Amino acid sequence: MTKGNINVSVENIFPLIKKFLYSDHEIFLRELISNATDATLKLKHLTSVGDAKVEYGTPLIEVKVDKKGKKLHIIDQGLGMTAEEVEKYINQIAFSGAEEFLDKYKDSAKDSGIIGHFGLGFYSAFMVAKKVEIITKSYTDAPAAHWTCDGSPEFSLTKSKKTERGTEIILHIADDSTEFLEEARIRALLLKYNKFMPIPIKFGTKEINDPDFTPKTTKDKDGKETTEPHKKITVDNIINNPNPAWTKQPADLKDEDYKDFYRELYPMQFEEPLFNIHLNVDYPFHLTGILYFPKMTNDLNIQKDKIQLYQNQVYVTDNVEGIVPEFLTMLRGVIDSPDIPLNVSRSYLQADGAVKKISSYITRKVADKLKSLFNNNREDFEAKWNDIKIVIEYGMLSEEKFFEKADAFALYPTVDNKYYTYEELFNKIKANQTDKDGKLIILYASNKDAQHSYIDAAKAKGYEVLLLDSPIISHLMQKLESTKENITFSRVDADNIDKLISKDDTKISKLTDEQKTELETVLKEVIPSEKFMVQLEPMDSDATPFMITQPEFMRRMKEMQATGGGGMFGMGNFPEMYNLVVNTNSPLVSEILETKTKKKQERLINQSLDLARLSQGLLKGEELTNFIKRSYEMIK
Ligand SMILES: Nc1ncnc2c1ncn2[C@@H]1O[C@H](COP(=O)(O)OP(=O)(O)OP(=O)(O)O)[C@@H](O)[C@H]1O
Repeated sequence: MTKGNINVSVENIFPLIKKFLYSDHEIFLRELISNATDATLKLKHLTSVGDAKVEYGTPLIEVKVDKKGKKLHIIDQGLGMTAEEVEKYINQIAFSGAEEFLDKYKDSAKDSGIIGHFGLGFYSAFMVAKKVEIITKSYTDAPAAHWTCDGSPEFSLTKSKKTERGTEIILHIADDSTEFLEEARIRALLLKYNKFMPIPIKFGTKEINDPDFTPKTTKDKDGKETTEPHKKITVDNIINNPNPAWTKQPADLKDEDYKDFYRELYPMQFEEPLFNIHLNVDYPFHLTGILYFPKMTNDLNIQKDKIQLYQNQVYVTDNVEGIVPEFLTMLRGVIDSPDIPLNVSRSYLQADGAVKKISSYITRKVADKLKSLFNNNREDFEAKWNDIKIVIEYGMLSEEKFFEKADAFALYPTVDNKYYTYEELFNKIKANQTDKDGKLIILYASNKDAQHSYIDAAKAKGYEVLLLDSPIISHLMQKLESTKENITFSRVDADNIDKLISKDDTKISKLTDEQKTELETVLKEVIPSEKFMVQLEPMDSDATPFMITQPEFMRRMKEMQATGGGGMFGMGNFPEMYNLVVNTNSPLVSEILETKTKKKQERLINQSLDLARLSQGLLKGEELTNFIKRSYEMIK
């Protein structure tokens, strides 16, 4: 028997380990299972190259809870260790590794969520155990060894009778960590961290129907059929899927396999993903993964299931901020890379060269995939547009590279369900929608019903009206206006249509200047000036007499502020202000002017104003009630 001190210089390491990231104690299990996996994979390698003359077989890792004995066992059938190796790897290397790790991060531990994810290794067992035993038998002929340490720097190392190859770690769970003696807790942890690890993990047993047994059906004398119960057998309960889809080649996977894997990842999601992107690079970094585009709502805040980050099939985190470009964090799926440095803080991560490359690779891959989906099946892409546009528009706003690439597949749908790329739209409307100053005016609506009359007026002129309704669209329009030359987006209700796209043909007003001044005075007496700016316009005689518009600039700034960033400071607080466009060529307007009875004139103005408000959805509450009352009186 050997007795000794692990390292006298840091007597206080165990209390430190215990305190270290107290919220992350649970990672001990992942660390120990990772070691067991490594030991098994190392043996696999040694047998495959002929360096270990033993049968590899079909090794398992077993996790056992002994609630009574207050112990947790992790047993592997990997390469094991000799006493000398325990001395070297556990007492020296692992310990100095843990020591170094703690030394480096004890102060900054709380500055980021990611530090606690990796690096503490074997000694993380002491976060939950008051005593740890290692019983290990090397694949070589060396006798088995038994190491015990009670949480002080003292350890003992003796011979053991263990005959099967592999390592058993026994944790004597500390009194403040008894939660780890609950089967349900351990099962949940295994499913969280080890669901896709490459070696099968056994946790208890389960009963299943014996596949070799066919139940017999017999008939009694009355002809009633009875089937005997199915024979049950007990089998190992394997908690993980050692070969998850992302580790396979895309060529070996069918559409259904991707969907099955999505269900495996998100058992609570009942909606199918729209499509997936298989990531697979070897150079200049290693990265595999599958990203899914789920159906998106217009609510940017809803994002329940996140992308999961793995390192060699070991779950690390579902916080991929800094690794995946922000606009893609709305996607779901898995990323697995051994090259992402995880024991560093987030701010460091964002500046890390490898991580930057990973992020731009993912962006490029997503853009390429979208482009090929668009090229290969445009109809299907159009059908999915509404569900994916928010990601694409967000990407165009936040990543310059993506903005450039998206030009080829970003769509601009019209109110009539046609979908144009920017170039197609440009060519389609260039001739008709360029105004007298040579500016191309792109008309859009945000709500087909609410802006119906304005859309109608634009369509009567042969203009195309887009339907742009995502919450960040005002930001995107702003960006497009500054990158594309000489274009302006205008919502159809931003002004009267002849003003929105003003051509050279100036309309002649039926009213003389004198009559106009008189009309203005009459209108201003009735119309509240704090809400409406009266604007006289000579329009077509059959165009609406009264029309309410809201200038594009003001409205857009308010919208941009409401969705964060951009916009002009303070605009959000401006009161709602509308223009009231009065068509001086309308027969009704002439009638208002010619009406001699003051009361009747007032009634006509109010009625027309209310109708204009009604068509903008602005007539509500008491004002709506009064309008209805007045309308009944008029038809009585
Ligand atoms: N189950 C095991 N079977 C065989 N060897 C093991 C086992 N567990 C630990 N070891 C040995 O002990 C060493 C130290 O383990 P530890 O977990 O502290 O560090 P690590 O696995 O090398 O690195 P990491 O910090 O990433 O976990 C391992 O490198 C390995 O040689």
